[in-house]
Parts: sequence; C-alpha cells; structure tokens
Amino acid sequence: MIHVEQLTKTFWDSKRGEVTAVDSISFTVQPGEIFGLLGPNGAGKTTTLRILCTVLQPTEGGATVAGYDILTQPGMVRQHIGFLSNNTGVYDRMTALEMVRYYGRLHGMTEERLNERVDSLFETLKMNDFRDMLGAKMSTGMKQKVSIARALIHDPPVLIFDEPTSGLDVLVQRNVLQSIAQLRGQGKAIIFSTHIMREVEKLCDRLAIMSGGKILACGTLEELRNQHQQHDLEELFFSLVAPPIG
Ligand SMILES: Nc1ncnc2c1ncn2[C@@H]1O[C@H](COP(=O)(O)OP(=O)(O)OP(=O)(O)O)[C@@H](O)[C@H]1O
Repeated sequence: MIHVEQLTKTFWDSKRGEVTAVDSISFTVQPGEIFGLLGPNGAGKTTTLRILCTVLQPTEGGATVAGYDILTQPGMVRQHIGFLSNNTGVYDRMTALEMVRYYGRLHGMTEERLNERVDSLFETLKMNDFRDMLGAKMSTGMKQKVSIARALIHDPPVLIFDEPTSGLDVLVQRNVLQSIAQLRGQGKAIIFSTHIMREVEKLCDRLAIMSGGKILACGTLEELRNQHQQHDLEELFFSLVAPPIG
C-alpha cells in the first residue's frame, strides 16, 4: 500500500550548508498495519511524511502510495491519503460541521456521500455535541477531533499521522490512539510518527527507528528486541540513536 524506495531529501541551509534530512530510506506499509516512525527531533520524520503527502519533492528515490507514484501522480496520491499533524489548523470562524464538509467538498465528494460520512464520523468520534460550535470556542481536544474527521472524510485507504498526540492531555491522547487503532481494524495502511516510545509499544505493528535521516533499525518490536538483544525499547532506542562513547 505504501512503498518507499531509497528516498533522499537534502535542503540548503544558509547556516549549516547542505542538510541531508532524509538519507536513502526504504520501507513498506501494508493495509491493516500501523507502521511507527520513531526518532528524536530532527531525525527526518516530518520531511519523510511531507514527501509522501506530495507537499515536498524528494531529491532522489521515490515512493508509491495506494499504487500511485508521488512524483508523476501527486493528485491521485492526495485523493488516497489522509494527513494529520499536531498543528490542527482549525479555522476560528467555521463550525466543526462546516469545516469537515468543506474538506469533503474539496475532495469532490457528492452531497449524499458527504452526508453519510459526516454522520458516521461525528458519531464514532463523538463530535455531535459540538458540531455547530465555532473553531474559536473549541478546546484543543475538540480541535484535534475536527482535524481527524477532516483527514478521514474522503475515507482514504492510507493515513499519515505526524505526532498526532503532542500537546494533548492524557484523556484526549488516549482517545486519539484508540481512534487510530480502530482505523487499523478497518484495513487502513497507517504511518504514525512519534518520539514517544510508549505509543509505539502500544500501537505499532512494525516500526523504523530513525536518526540523522537514516533508518537505523526496522521490524516488529519483537524482531528488533531479538536482533539487538535488548528487551527494553527505551534502552534499544538509546543504544542505536546515542551509542555510548568509547
Ligand atoms: N525547509 C528546510 N530547510 C532546511 N532544513 C530543513 C528544512 N526542513 C527540515 N530541515 C532539517 O531537516 C532535518 C530533519 O527535520 P524533520 O523536521 O524532518 O525532523 P523530525 O524528525 O520531524 O523532527 P521533529 O520531531 O523535531 O519534528 C533537520 O535537521 C531540519 O532542521
């Protein structure tokens, strides 16, 4: 469902010179699978996800999403992908319902299909209590639900979550993680980027540990534990990302 092949992205930075944000990474994600990208700040997670969403172009390598090529079929990729970050971008002057419907129309959905999807999403995400509330009056948790509904309105087979729980309180975090787990049950292919190990342990079927633009390890948690002879994910992570000096 998602195939990433030797993807590389370099940026030119006036202070640092050439920065290799993503360095020849490859991985695949199957339907019904949550694939975790775990890495510290600056590891290259967001850059990778932005390339998959066709917001950025890779310097080298490529990827297909739901069978469509990110370079030659970016419009089709966007139609088959839902993207959620922690930056909710909810408009102050639109209600929850207006915002979600607006995104559905951007995806070219018919009114009938849109009504169906809105009803089902507002029900499952428990959004009916604030469907007519303006963005300006919503709590952070409400805004995050609107963002989730907006990302899911066109029922895409591929979902990309970039640190979706950062800045949320524990209750809302739990809610968001439960919603993501439900989506796996519906057969979606999901990429979930985070630097929170507990979330990876709870949610992800497979993971890649990223640092300095590279994938340092990739597999199920069990495979990584066996390969690196380290049961504790936190210890495993530190041994890869910040190995002891000397
Ligand atoms: N537009 C840009 N111009 C220059 N450098 C960039 C640009 N975007 C990202 N970078 C650099 O690329 C590297 C990877 O950044 P990226 O945002 O992908 O990491 P990340 O793993 O998502 O980190 P975080 O958890 O902090 O969001 C960093 O060194 C960052 O400074």
